[in-house]
Amino acid sequence: SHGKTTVRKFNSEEDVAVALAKYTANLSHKYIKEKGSFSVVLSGGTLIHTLRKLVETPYNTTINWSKWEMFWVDERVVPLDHPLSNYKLALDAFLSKVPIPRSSIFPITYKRSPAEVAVDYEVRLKTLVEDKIIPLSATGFPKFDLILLGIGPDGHIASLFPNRPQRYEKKRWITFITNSPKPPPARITFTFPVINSASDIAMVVTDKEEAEAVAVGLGYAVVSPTLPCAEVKAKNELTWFLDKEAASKLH
Ligand SMILES: O=C(O)[C@H](O)[C@@H](O)[C@H](O)[C@H](O)COP(=O)(O)O
Repeated sequence: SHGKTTVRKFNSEEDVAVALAKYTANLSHKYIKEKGSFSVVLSGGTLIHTLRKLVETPYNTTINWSKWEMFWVDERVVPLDHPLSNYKLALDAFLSKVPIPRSSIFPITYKRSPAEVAVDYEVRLKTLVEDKIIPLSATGFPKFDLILLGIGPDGHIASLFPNRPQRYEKKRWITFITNSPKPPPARITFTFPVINSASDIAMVVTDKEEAEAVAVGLGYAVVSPTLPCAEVKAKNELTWFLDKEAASKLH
């Protein structure tokens, strides 16, 4: 079972950023009121820049950051202080500017072996489920409150690529890739069963390069097999945040 899909089109990336901050703040208030915490799962890429309004007024003071729990939907297999790390990207632009407790931030820690990193992170998540930090969905996968996704020009989301097998993983929570079409080659990623167990998902696209992938994602064009971005579902609501360029093929 999955929730509704909402498509929100904006004139500019700036307008997307304003709307995305308001949407995220609203969900933060909602989940903290409902369950006392707000689990947020970040992508890398331009998404972190598009989240920039969250660290400005009024959100930097109106959001109850102490109740946030931060995760990553994918990570590059590089040290956490490496310029290509999604953790470093989020730390520099976001985490260093808001008072989320360090004990509530769950980086995908680096090891030389991608397979080991994936196993370790899955164990880490299972421990958080046992400790009742993360709830389980009805189908037995960890249930995050909000996942923020970008889309690549090839229609990938997280590190689940169209022409790679990881997109079809149905049992493991976390898997890895060593031949990613998008550099760097070694990455760790949530699998679709985990992504699609999320309550709310934001698909944030502000670039003309992804216009075709967005058209496939929203059913305006068909390719076979379909693209990973077309297979994202949320339990409560999947909201697409698009600027004019990203939405330019929706006709
Ligand atoms: O680790 C990563 O590279 C990201 O998580 C990746 O999935 C990203 O979200 C898309 O590639 C879109 O990236 P852009 O928004 O920068 O185009």
